Amino acid sequence: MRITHIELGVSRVPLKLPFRTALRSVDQVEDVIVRLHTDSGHVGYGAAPPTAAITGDTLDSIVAAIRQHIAPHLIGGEVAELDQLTALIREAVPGNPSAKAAMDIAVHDLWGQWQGAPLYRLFGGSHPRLRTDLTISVGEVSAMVEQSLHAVGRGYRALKLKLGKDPALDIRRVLAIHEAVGDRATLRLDANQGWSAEQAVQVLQAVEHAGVQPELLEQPVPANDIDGLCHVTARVQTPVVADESVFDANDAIEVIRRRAADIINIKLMKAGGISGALRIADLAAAHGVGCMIGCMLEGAVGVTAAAHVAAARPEVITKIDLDGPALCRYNPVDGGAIFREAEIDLTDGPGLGIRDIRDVERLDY
Ligand SMILES: C[C@H](N)C(=O)N[C@@H](CCC(=O)O)C(=O)O
Ligand SMILES: [Mg+2]
Repeated sequence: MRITHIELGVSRVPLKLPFRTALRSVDQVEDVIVRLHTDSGHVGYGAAPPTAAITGDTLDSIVAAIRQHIAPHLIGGEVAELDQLTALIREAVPGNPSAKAAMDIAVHDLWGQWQGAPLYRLFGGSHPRLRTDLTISVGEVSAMVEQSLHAVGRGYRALKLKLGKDPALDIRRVLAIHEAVGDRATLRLDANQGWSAEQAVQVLQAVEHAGVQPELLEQPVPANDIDGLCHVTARVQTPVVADESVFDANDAIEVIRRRAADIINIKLMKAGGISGALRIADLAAAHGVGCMIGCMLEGAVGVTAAAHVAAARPEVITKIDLDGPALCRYNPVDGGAIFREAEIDLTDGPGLGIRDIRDVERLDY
């Protein structure tokens, strides 16, 4: 099976509620969609959301990186040679992790179809069901409480609270939500780089002293402030998760070596796809460090790929934040993982199991 040509498009899906973090605010999910065509008629799917605030990748930069730098290396490539293809993608151009992720996912999808089995099984996994948390956007305390109660009513047992840049208000947000949901859901806090190290320690100590034990604290300080991350991790009881501080395996080694965080949040869009994500998971496992798998604000193609990675490495990836499709008004993907609120089920479809994607605006290649 050889790759013959590449088709690019854009998928846009409105959100149920605006998505607001300390970094950005958006009303729709936008994904660059990749279709890799082959001489056998099989099509491999990949996707990348432009999340410039985190990865630096924009829609234009993703499309340009694929068109000008990555795609030319893949045309004519043999799908059976997975490692060769993923190395070509990785080495095609520096940076551009989201463009690489979209292509790496599509190549894996084809390889799984060629093997005739779902990716998670090909990578050694056996349990096709995952449970995700749900993100509660940062906002008014009363709105966050109401959305948290609604989420618990829909079956979510973990809530990821987006916090902001106002530590005193953030403490009130956490305490009010804890008061409302009690032990029906664990609370995952994500400051998205919004605090200084001192502020993070103050917020967490205030919350902990009030008798609230969050399940975890994600990225309290700016991505490049590894000293700050070490400072927080050493001073709070709550496990600290490195998200924006860890893109790839090299970043993971640094965080593990310096004990800068207790957990690593793996995202395909930071790691350059499935191969980079598995590399981090295997590295973390070798060092006894646990992982979370997360997503950007993205649709079902990328999140299905991330779900396969999680199902392939359940011993090390124990925390799941794959709520992109649950935040959307509808899912335009036919096939792929089945998203039913907190539950995500992988199917036996080969590769990612995707059959088609509706409403993709075609970009001329
Ligand atoms: C959507 C997911 N739950 C999430 O919060 N992901 C990121 C932010 C992604 C974005 O801004 O698109 C995170 O910080 O964990
Ligand atoms: Mg995060």
